Amino acid sequence: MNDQRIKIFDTTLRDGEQAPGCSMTLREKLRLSKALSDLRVDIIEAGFPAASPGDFEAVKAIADENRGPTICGLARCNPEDIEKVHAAVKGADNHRIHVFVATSAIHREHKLKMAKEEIIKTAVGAIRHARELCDDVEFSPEDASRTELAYLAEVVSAAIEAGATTVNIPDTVGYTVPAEFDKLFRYLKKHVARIEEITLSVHCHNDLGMAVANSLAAVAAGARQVECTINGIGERAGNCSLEELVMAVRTRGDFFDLETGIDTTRLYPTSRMVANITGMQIPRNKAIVGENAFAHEAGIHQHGMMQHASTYEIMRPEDIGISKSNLVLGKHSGRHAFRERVSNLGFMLDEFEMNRAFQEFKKLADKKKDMYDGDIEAIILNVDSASSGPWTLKSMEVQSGTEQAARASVSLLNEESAECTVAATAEGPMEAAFKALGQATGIALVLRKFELHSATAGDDAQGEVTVMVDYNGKSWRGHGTSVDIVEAGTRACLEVINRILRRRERGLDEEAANSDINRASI
Ligand SMILES: CC(=O)SCCNC(=O)CCNC(=O)[C@H](O)C(C)(C)COP(=O)(O)OP(=O)(O)OC[C@H]1O[C@@H](n2cnc3c(N)ncnc32)[C@H](O)[C@@H]1OP(=O)(O)O
Ligand SMILES: CC(C)C(=O)C(=O)O
Ligand SMILES: [Mg+2]
Repeated sequence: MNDQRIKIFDTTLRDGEQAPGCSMTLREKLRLSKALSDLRVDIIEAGFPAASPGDFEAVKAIADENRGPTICGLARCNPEDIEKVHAAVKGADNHRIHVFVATSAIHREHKLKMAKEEIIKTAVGAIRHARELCDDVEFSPEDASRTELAYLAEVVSAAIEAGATTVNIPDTVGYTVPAEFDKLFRYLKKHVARIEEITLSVHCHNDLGMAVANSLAAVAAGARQVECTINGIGERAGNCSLEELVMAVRTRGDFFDLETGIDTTRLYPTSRMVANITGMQIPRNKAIVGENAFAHEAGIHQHGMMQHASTYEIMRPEDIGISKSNLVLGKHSGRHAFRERVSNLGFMLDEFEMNRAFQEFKKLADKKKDMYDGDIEAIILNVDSASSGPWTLKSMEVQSGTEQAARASVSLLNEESAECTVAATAEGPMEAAFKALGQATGIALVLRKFELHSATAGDDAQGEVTVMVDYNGKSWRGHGTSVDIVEAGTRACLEVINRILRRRERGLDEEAANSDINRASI
């Protein structure tokens, strides 16, 4: 491997899983390990086999699938843990045993109650034992960043002498800062004999929000393996985020002059998978993979973006696996973006109509947080978006239970106030309601995505449902609100049906797809 290549050591399945609320089942771990292989990480730390029989089984199953990356397991410095790791990972062609022991004064005195010499002896014994079982052995002096520098160098030298092939320097409690970490790595490189014979690694936590910055400082000072997790999940505030680290190295290639082997187009789908499995939602403003990372609402930015994306984006969304940037219309948007959206929706307005529509749009945007294509269409067509027909929902009834198919009966009123009631059955109540709507209106939508947000708090909270549906090969997004989520979903679908029918009535291209639907799915 050339000296410019950084190995990506993914520990989502070990350190990531250690975070409260992030436990994964064996099936989930297997699914994720496949995604990590597709992402082309170099090493997967699959778990801590001594933690539980389930963790042992998961590490073994991942190793036995043997998909390409090196499979690693973590062990304390004792023979039982080490042998368990070996038994779990040995099925993989490339496998690694990772042993650790804390070295800082705080951990030595308060946790382990061991003297400095005892720690070195324990580490050396464990590394030698692991090397008898495996050629690839990593050693981590836990809490390295709070360890006395000279003593840390002594520990690292002893680890190399004992046979460690990778030495990892953890900032276990996210305490260090970039300039200090840079010094630490340069100190080790200067004072540890034979350090150039091993891979020097870094493992940072995010307690002060500097995990990525500290990892990059270590890389700039000579580390060639970075330990990180998808979405930065991990103990407390998390670990160094894999997607941020990888994209920083790639985007600032001019500065770092380094590379990783990651297929960056798999970053977004893998991030979604981790959020989905763990239930740890990604904040909207999260770097690289957050919903706003490639979204622009401000008119000046949108105007710049429409002429050249590089004005306000330093990465291409396609390189991360996101289909395209998102120009979100809102109260900060300007005429350029509005005109483009109107045209994408298939409308041709003269200057007078455009001015009227834009003024109406600004007035509505002042009152409404999210502006959707349905709102813009309603402004252009001069109708009230919430209640515009041709169909309105008069009432609905739903029956469902664990032992029976669900049944939904939907009563709609058309513009002449004639009533149409249709009932349908399906596995779930939502599906039954969609079926009934399709039969009543003649527009059968295919549901792709159903998102529920609580719009208000309390026992009578309003549920706001957003549906993404397909019709005639195009995608549409609709919204509905109610205290009953099935009713909210039905209203969301009816909104789309009404838009399709209104466009049809006015001879507009009903196939113009919603332009705000552009995210890649898993
Ligand atoms: C910074 C990190 O992320 S370190 C990794 C953290 N990960 C985990 O802890 C994985 C999940 N852990 C577990 O399932 C359990 O803690 C187990 C199975 C590993 C151990 O459980 P128990 O035997 O009940 O011990 P417990 O967790 O209460 O205490 C830790 C013990 O390990 C010892 N220990 C801690 N680190 C090390 C080490 N690196 N090498 C050897 N012993 C260690 C402690 O001194 C303590 O020993 P004691 O039982 O003799 O007092
Ligand atoms: C086990 C080590 C590498 C660790 O997770 C830490 O110190 O944070
Ligand atoms: Mg850690």
